[in-house]
Amino acid sequence: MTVASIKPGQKIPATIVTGFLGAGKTTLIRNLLKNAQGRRIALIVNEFGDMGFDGSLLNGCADPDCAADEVVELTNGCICCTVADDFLPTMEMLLARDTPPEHIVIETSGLALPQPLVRAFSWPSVKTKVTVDGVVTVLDAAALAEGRIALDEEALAEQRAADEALDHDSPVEELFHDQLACADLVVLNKADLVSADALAEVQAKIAADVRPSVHIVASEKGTLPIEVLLGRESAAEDDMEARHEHHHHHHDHDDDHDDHDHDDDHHHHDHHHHDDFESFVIPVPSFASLKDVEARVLKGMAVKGVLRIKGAVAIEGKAAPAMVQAVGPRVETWFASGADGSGRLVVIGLKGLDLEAVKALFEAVAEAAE
Ligand SMILES: Nc1nc2c(ncn2[C@@H]2O[C@H](COP(=O)(O)OP(=O)(O)OP(=O)(O)O)[C@@H](O)[C@H]2O)c(=O)[nH]1
Repeated sequence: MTVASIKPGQKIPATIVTGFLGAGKTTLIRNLLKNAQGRRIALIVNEFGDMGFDGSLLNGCADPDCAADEVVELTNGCICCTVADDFLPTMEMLLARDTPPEHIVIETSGLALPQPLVRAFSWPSVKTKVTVDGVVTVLDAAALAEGRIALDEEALAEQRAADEALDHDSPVEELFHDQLACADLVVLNKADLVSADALAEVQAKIAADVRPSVHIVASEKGTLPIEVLLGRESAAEDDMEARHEHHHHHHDHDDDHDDHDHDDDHHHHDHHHHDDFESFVIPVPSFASLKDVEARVLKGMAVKGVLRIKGAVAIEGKAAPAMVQAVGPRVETWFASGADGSGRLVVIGLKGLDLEAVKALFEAVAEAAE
């Protein structure tokens, strides 16, 4: 990977991973870094905790699987309370590098309010260079199935008590709702610990708490395809077919669960506890305006099972193609001169997603444009 892979004017995408203590944020990020496929990813963590790092700035990380180019720890406690002192200088430092990262992943402490962090991306020094790719909220299905937010509520209380920088004393429930309200994608993790019925019940409850078009994906150990977690792949969209294969490989990920012959309640169920994924490339006609594309893509994101829509499309009267990136209700478009592969969108989602419904949204464009 070279610096050249970041086109001038192209913003670096940042993914915010939020969720309560023990929900599985670190596990999800580790898995993501392992599958980074050579992408230069910087990781900003709010607390090193169980990742086993020390030092405030490491070049890469001790784990041989860890593909993070840079791991930066924010030391001043709660990320949402120290945005200006800690987070912004860290971002500026990362951006000033000779080889800036291609993607930034930020793991917030379970106690952080994500909204101030999301707002920090509109600071002038950051805004022109970085864009929020998406907010991923990781939830603990096992805890929620028992009517709790975190499995270890005592540890949660301890973390709160120990966090001196925490200058908001909102109740945990409020933090939880804030984390959900911010989510572009919800990962319902630890699905292996609950029955399919309990999982469905939790999912229905959460669905009532998120914004429209925010999808909830069940996972074990946060093993989601990288295409679902991160947008804006540096590689051309053309190799989506190859990527599709990865999705199938994804089904094999949990062979380590095969050896559960113990008669434990949680492992009785033979159905699988994670979602399977697929992706499609759909050719689309040219659009009247960016607004038009955005409106259609937003409708596409509301289709059941659609987790991401991305690609490059043509806008009438414009030489440069418009790039499209959407996750949940977050739809972004921008012009990219020199980009190729215009006129197609990639739809990524849960197996069995209603592709025809998505296609219909874009066929209608052609008629309207006559
Ligand atoms: N059974 C099960 N355990 C999981 C799953 N995902 C994570 N865990 C375990 O849950 C514990 C907490 O996971 P972490 O990834 O450290 O959670 P976290 O959200 O980063 O927690 P903090 O960093 O402490 O806020 C670890 O022991 C993980 O191994 C899962 O899907 N199923």
